[in-house]
Amino acid sequence: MFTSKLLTLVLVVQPQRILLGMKKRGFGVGRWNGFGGKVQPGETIEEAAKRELWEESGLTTETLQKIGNIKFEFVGSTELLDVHVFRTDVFKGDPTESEEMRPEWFALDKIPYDGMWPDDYLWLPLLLQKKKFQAYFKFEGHDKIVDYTLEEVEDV
Ligand SMILES: Nc1[nH]c(=O)nc2c1ncn2[C@H]1C[C@H](O)[C@@H](COP(=O)(O)OP(=O)(O)OP(=O)(O)O)O1
Repeated sequence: MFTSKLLTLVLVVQPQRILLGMKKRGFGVGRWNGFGGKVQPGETIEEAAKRELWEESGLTTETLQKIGNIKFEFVGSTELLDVHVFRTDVFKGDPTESEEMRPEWFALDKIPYDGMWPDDYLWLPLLLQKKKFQAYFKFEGHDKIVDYTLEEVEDV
């Protein structure tokens, strides 16, 4: 029996650049990623996404765009990660380092895919084109994708 854990992931995008955070601890440590984490009891997925964005990057936003859903399976684990991916182009504040993340802007033609989760180069280009998507990735360890599906959808 599989259980599933609800997580959020927010990508902050401007016309020529994207904000990523270097994960300083926990799951995905050492990788550039969007900002996000676990949905807590009593909050909606969108509330969790805004809270995590604030906690990890110091930015606030009112306008999150639902853009993707990714299910991750890890060989040997019965817990699926159900990651709800959002994009925002409108925010307030200045990116600020937190205990969990060190934010940095990257030009859109210099996204550090080699330092990110290996699935990101498959779906991030869709997010940048504002195309909605649904995906599933099966990982062996944290570096190898052994199976996946990715499709554009009308609605997530
Ligand atoms: N393959 C993958 N590709 C990706 O781009 N993001 C992923 C990913 N797998 C997980 N994530 C994201 C989802 C979420 O935003 C984050 C993991 O959540 P957390 O930061 O809450 O994990 P932690 O174990 O660090 O939690 P805490 O120690 O409780 O803060 O990584």
